[in-house]
Amino acid sequence: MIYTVTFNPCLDYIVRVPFFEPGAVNRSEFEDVFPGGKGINVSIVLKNLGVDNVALGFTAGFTGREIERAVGEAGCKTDFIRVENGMSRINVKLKAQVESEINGRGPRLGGEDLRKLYEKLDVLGKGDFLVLAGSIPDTLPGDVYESILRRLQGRGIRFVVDATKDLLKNVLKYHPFLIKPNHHELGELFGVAVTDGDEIAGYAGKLQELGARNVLVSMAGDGALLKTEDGSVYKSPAPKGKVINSVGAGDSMVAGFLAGYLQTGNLQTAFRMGVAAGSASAFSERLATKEEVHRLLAAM
Ligand SMILES: Nc1ncnc2c1ncn2[C@@H]1O[C@H](COP(=O)(O)OP(=O)(O)O)[C@@H](O)[C@H]1O
Ligand SMILES: O=P(O)(O)OC[C@H]1O[C@](O)(COP(=O)(O)O)[C@@H](O)[C@@H]1O
Repeated sequence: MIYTVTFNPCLDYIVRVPFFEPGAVNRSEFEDVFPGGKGINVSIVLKNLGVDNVALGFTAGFTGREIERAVGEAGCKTDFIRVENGMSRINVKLKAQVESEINGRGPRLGGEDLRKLYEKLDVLGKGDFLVLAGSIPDTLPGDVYESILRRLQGRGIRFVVDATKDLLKNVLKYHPFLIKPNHHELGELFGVAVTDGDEIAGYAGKLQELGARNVLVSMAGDGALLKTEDGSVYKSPAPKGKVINSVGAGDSMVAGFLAGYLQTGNLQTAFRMGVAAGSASAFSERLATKEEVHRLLAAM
């Protein structure tokens, strides 16, 4: 079974204005609200692609109830832990002359909440995948991803981590099956700016030296690169299309990769499916459907 954990789920509030004027009353021409947070997005796209999974994480307040309802409506199994302090965040995605985001802080989580999560994770075993994705609320220790991998190592679970900075770097020694930084996050890990494909493959290799097995680097409209554990490097341009809403494109890529890998056991096929799923979500208002992913895949 695939389990995803979203420490800080949210409602993504997409609002589009023709031109955003700071300090003025702006009127939107389009708005939409849907559940988000990286693990949740992975869960929804996996489900869309026909892969059963369980979404874990923490929810709070009325926004938390809506997240639970909407993720359930998307067909995912959920096993969220309800938290009493505060409310799940509403992340604002403002589409105007430029795109801006305000991601909230989320509820305050404590040691007891973490203990409940560990209890749920203790049932995982051989053959399971665990996806840890997204930021953690600042009330939690910064080594929480590392603590989870340390606790679960040696049980035959394959870990997938989509996180930034130390949250990602510190888990590498536990040999995650897949990590997916974007090229900015990859550069940030080494204090450099990377754009060139060879350079990206080089830094992906450095993450492997630190312990990562397969490194998938996304580059938004410039496509993606995969460096596999056997040393192969695959590159793909992004499929052509009109970008409508790229929120969740990275998460969709992780889901596409996992679905492709589970269906074929082949890393190159998984990579192609990841690219197709990422772009299919970028080309649609919400997260990609199976039909949208397969349409792009057929044209790649
Ligand atoms: N503007 C775009 N045009 C086409 N495909 C895109 C675009 N933005 C994202 N994608 C697809 O989604 C994948 C992940 O996007 P990216 O923005 O790099 O991830 P993240 O959201 O994690 O930063 C890309 O590798 C690409 O396949
Ligand atoms: O946990 P973080 O880093 O604040 O990110 C949360 C945001 O990222 C998203 O999961 C989208 O992520 P991607 O665009 O990277 O796929 C949104 O749904 C959510 O608002």
